This record gives sequence, C-alpha cells and structure tokens, in this order.
Amino acid sequence: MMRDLMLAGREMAGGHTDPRLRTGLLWAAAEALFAALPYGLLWWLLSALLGGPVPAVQTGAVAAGLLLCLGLRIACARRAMPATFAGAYATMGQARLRLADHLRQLPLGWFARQRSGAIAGALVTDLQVVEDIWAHFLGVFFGGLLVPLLVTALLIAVDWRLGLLVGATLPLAFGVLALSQQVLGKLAVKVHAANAQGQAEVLDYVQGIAVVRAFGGRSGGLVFERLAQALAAMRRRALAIELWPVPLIVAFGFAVEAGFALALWAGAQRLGRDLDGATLLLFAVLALPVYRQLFEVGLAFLELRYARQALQRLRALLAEPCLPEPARSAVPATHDIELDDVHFSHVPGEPVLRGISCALPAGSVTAVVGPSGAGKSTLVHLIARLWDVERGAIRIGGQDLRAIGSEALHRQVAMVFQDVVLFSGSVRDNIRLGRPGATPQDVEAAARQAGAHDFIERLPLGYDTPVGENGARLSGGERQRISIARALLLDAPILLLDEASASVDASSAAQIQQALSALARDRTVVVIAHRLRTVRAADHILVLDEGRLAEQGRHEELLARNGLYARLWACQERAARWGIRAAH
Ligand SMILES: Nc1ncnc2c1ncn2[C@@H]1O[C@H](COP(=O)(O)OP(=O)(O)OP(=O)(O)O)[C@@H](O)[C@H]1O
Repeated sequence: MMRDLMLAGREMAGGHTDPRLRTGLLWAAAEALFAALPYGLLWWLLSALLGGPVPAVQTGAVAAGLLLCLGLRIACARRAMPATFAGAYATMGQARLRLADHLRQLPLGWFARQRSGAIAGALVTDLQVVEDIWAHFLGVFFGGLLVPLLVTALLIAVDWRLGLLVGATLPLAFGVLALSQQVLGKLAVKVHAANAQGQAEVLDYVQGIAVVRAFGGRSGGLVFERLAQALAAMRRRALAIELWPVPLIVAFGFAVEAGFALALWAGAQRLGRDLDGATLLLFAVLALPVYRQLFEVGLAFLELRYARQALQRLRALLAEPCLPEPARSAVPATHDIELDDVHFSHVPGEPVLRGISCALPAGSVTAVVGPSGAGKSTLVHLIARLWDVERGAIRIGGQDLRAIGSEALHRQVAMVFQDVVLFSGSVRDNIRLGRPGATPQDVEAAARQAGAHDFIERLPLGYDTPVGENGARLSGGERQRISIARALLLDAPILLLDEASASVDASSAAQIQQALSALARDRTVVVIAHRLRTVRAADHILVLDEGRLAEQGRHEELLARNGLYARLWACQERAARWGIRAAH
C-alpha cells in the first residue's frame, strides 16, 4: 500500500520527485537508528547490572551514550523535517500544476458533466491528502517501523525463541490492520461522496445567496433545506467512519501486545532452567514500549484511509483524454472559415448540430441567429475548438482545426463570451489575459478602443484596481467592455462573439456595440445575435433551427424568403412596439 501510494504520488508529479524528499527520508532513517541505539545501550547496562555491581565509569559511559544518541537524534530530525517538507511540497506543487494543465486541455463537455465543487475538491483536498502522506506520514512511518525492527533483531540475538515469540502475533495484527483498511476504504468512498455533495450545496448556496434570500422566505426555502440535508449526511458519514473501526483498532492493539504477553509467559516457564532472570527482565523492559510504538504506527496507517481513494480519483482525472493535438501544427493560409457537414451532440444520441455546411469568407461579418436552443453557442464554441466535431470538419484557411492544434488556434481566434468571466486580480491582469507580456500602453490602447478606459480611470486604483471575485465590483456593462478589451489586445484575425448587450442598459449597449464594431474591423467575425436589429448589416446571416441550417443569406434576402428569419424578425419588431406602447 505504501509503495503504491508513493509510486502514484511520483506518477502524479510527472515521474519527478524533488531530491530533497530522498535526503529527508535518509535523515529520518538516521533519526530512527539513533532512536533504536539507546535500547542496545540499555540492554548492555541491564545485563551488566544483573551480573553484579557495575563501575561508575561504565554507567557514566552509558549515560553519555544515551545523551549522545538523543543529541544526534534531534540533529537528524532537524534536518529530516525541513527537507521532507520542502521536497513533499515541491513534488505535490508540481502535481497540482500538472493537473491544472491537464484540465486546461480537456474538452468542455467533460466540465459540463462535473460539479465544480468536485473538480476543486480533487485539486485541493485530494492532493492535500497525498501531500500529507509525503510530508508527515513517511518520516513517522519510517522511524516507527525501523525502531521495532531493530529492537526485535536485538531480542532475537539475545534469545531467539523468546524473540520470535514476541513477534509471533504480528502477522495477525497486520491482518487485522489490512481488514480495517478495507472496511475504512469502503466507508471513505461514502464519506467523500457526502463531502462532495455537501461542498457543492454550500457552493450553490453561497453563489446563489441573493436568490435564496429573494425566494427562500424566512426558512431559506428549498435550497436551504437541501443544504441542511447534505450537511446532515456529511455528519452521519463522518461519525460512522470514526466509530466503525473502533473494535478493529482494539483487536489490532490486542494482537500487537499479545506476543509480548506470550513471550513473558513462555519465559516464566523456562525461568531457572535455560533462562535467567536478567534476560526475562530485558524482554520485559525493551519489548513493551517498542510494541506500543508499533501500535501508534498502525493507527497512523489507518489515517491513510482517504489516501487510496484520493489517489484513484486523481489518477482517473489524469487519465481523462485530452483533445488530440497534432505533432506539428498546420498553418492556415487565410482566415476564412469553412464548416463541412458538421455534426455534434453533447449527450450521445441527442444531436445538437446536424450536418451544417457553409463558408464564411475572410474579413466578413457572419451572424448566427435562431430560436433558443437551436445550437448557436455550440456552433461558435466548435469553431473555437472547445470541443471537437463528431462528424465532418471545420477548417480555417483550408486547414482542419484538429491539424492546427489548440495552441496555434488560440493565436488565430479571440472570443467574447456572453457570460463574462473575470479572474481575481487587477483590471490590467484581466485585460492582458491572452497576452501576459503586453505593455501598459498596449493595455490602455485596447481599453480605449473597447470604450473601457474612462470608467477604469475612475476606479480607485485605475488599472491596478482588483476586480473582486468574478468582477463582483463591476457592473455588467463594465465587465463586458473589459472582455472586449481582452479580445482586442489578443489581436487575433478571427473573432467569435456572443452578443450580450441584452443584459445591460441602453447607453452601455450602445458603447458595447461601438466597441464591437472597432473589434470587427479587418477581421473575420462570427457573432451570435439574439436581437436581429443589431445584425441587419451583417455580410451573411446563418439561421439555425433545431441544429440544422434552415436559411442563410443577407437580411433583405432572408426577409424576402418569408421563412423562419422573417418570422423571427416580425416577432421581435412586434415585441419592440409592444414594449413602447406598454411603457406609455
Ligand atoms: N454542455 C451541455 N451539455 C448538454 N447539453 C447541452 C450543453 N450545452 C448545450 N446543450 C444543449 O444543446 C442545445 C443547443 O444549445 P446552445 O446553447 O448551443 O443553443 P443556443 O441556440 O445558443 O441557445 P440560446 O439562444 O438559448 O443561448 C440545447 O438543447 C441545450 O440544452
């Protein structure tokens, strides 16, 4: 089990363990040696004392030896601990980065199937469990096993029959320990499930606290009830995992010490025949504290109950297949986009896009419209290769996205999402997300073009103002303009936009529209349009309906066809007039 855990931890860190970890463990072994040596000195002193009076020089030498061992033990511990900690944290830090990098390369569909609490749990809690083994447990385990082993060897050397008897029940004790591991492993799975559910409910509750207040009434409503149930389940599971193993721990302790009692009994039978009192006393003095230590190690071993499951989850996460990347990335000759019989489904058997084919010339503006759920966002996300198409192909400049590869594609395609995501950090950091090396002047120029410079200047620390969690300190329109500045700074030739001005006020919407027009200049633009008025001037309009390309053309052509687009247009115009009349 320990070997398994260590190998898995190493594998997690990409086959690399920090050299300090090995040094630390060597010092821990030396520490264990100096912890065992006093037992040898004690044995020597006891034997001498029982043989008759011992000269003061000899007892003084033993006392000095004991002190020396203590000093050396402390010195070794002082070196072992920092090295083990530094090595373990560096190794697991590496593992964290590797996992985070792996997550970055997974298709988005994988995230949609997970609860965000579970992913954060793997990255933080599970890795911490493994980290604790490396940092805390390994040294304890080394010392805790080495000392009993050395002392048992000493006892066997003194009297092999009694020595073997002392260790006779150890196999039974370790059998009980293995059984406890199995029981605890199963319980740990349930504890983890309850904890993950609890964490996810807490996350939902905190993130949606405004809705909880608005709809929950005094009792907190359904969400609060769900949270309370999840927390109660957590409490029940936590209690079970503490109480269940108690009988097994008692049995383990009994088995460990039974050998000691057995040896004393057998020794008493032989006393006066082929065993002297001195040897029996020696066994009594040396064996008991050592076996107590073994018991402590056993208990610490049980603490590993979560480790195996944590490792399994981490391994499964690392085994999730990433989007395949080409060995050499193909370079697109132009920036036109071609969709060739594109099929896609989020859930197998439930197609969302069914055979979309069209060509979007470089430098043109294409609007994607259609009823809610028609597949507009999915289509645009496929162009950014957040997923791979199921059938067919998407090409840029004649090259399949899969041949271009994600890294090169990132330089070709910028995206402004409808739901703006801002990361904690300053406004400046958020704008230069795609180009971390951008100068302050570049950042400011992009912000000016996006119509964001003026409000950023009014913030308390200007561009250095922290945005708060997901931009909590900014309004919806301000967040949008920051995300547009971010896309502008990337300066990619293809721009994918999810129109979001519906959620902001009229003047912000106008500013955003203006910023988007700046962004669209000289680029191939694909924009998801929810309000058809904003795309009347588009070069090309794709009308999606239930995952099919129902119509395509310019605004006037589509109106003249009197099909789905004309109906959608009429509906929106009617809704706009109704809104004006209702307001008066
Ligand atoms: N991650 C996902 N997992 C499963 N189904 C999904 C996922 N994302 C979208 N869908 C489903 O795919 C279909 C198309 O969704 P999509 O978001 O592409 O439509 P849309 O036209 O952009 O809709 P809207 O205008 O409402 O944003 C919908 O039925 C939606 O429920």
